[in-house]
Amino acid sequence: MTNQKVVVSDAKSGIGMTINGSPNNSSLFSANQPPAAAGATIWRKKPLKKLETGGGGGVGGARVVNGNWVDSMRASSPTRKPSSPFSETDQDYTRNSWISRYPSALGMFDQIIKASNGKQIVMFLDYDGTLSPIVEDPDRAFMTSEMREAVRDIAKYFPTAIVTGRCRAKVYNFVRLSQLYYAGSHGMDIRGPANGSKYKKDNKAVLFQPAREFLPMIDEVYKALIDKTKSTPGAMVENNKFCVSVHFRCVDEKSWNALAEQVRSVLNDYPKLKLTQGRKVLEIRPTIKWDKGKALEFLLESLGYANSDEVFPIYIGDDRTDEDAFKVLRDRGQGFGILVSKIPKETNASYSLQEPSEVMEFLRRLVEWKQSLLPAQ
Ligand SMILES: O=P(O)(O)OC[C@H]1O[C@H](O[C@H]2O[C@H](CO)[C@@H](O)[C@H](O)[C@H]2O)[C@H](O)[C@@H](O)[C@@H]1O
Repeated sequence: MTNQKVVVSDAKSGIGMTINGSPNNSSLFSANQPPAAAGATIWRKKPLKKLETGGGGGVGGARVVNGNWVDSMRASSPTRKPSSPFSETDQDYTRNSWISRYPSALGMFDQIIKASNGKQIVMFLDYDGTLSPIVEDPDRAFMTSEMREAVRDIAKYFPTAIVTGRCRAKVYNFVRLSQLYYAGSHGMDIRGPANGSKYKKDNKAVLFQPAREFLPMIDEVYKALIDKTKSTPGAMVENNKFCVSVHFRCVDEKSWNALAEQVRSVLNDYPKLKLTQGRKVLEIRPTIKWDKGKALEFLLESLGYANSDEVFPIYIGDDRTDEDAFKVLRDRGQGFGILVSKIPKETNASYSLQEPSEVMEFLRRLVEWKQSLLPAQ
């Protein structure tokens, strides 16, 4: 994992503007960037803590309704190794039994290929924690050039989509591969390759934004959240266009409840928005029935595989919001999900990988396998 430090503000670009932690600081925005610019992250300076090394122990499913999601976030994304009443042998046992339920996709590579049985593999890739390591500053979650190369190669042989909670434009800036499909804002902003896709049977361009009517409301709630959380050192609010993220990662754990309360108090005025939880982040989004699982189905349909038995989708992701997509694959009995995690978690995925470097290795092996089937040139 790359340890990246939080970067000093880049007010000119409007991305990642640093705001002094003092509640007296009133100058929140750069003059030439409106605060609601999608992709912008607003945060307050605070000494940084050690990064987490993975998620953990949480329940599956993205939605957090009425529950104590601060406790849930603490459990699913521990800052440090939890002190355990169990011995190391017990923990080894837990890890081993989890791995036997969700074996490594690398170890099971041959079986996975066999299961695909000549069908068209379609790749779905989450971004944060899957293609890029988790870092403290969301605006610096870069993928390595080796990973970009691996994704570019995968897209040469299989239809490939990035499915992310991020704003689509922002994730495109990280990935910079024009031949992919991008589903930003948890699938609420889907766009296909500008020049059409070689995998698509018709030539129609794909652009799908099922939550367009919520844009003004999201902008409004983004501004309200910035204002409400400005007294909390380390809190960050990120505008993801059709949803908003409030980051807890750089906030002292003692202030998590207070920050969560601030978020909840803003949300009270917006019954048409709901909260979901990710890795040290609360995500605010429209209550429409749309998620990463629906985005996966939409993309399969637009590729011409709506009711086809000839498709084998593989979805790789690390977060609770990816569970919606894992579940769709389980329910369809097609393809499978791969959870990226070092820590045992309840999941609807079928296999596991520990970290982005293993994801890259898996992608490379798929490419090598596919190339081995092609006639020698
Ligand atoms: O669906 P994803 O691509 O996994 O996006 C989910 C959230 O990812 C980002 O936050 C996460 O990664 C950050 C950078 O490593 C990290 O600082 C943060 O703690 C993680 O939650 C993104 O910034 C959020 O807006 C997305 O909702």
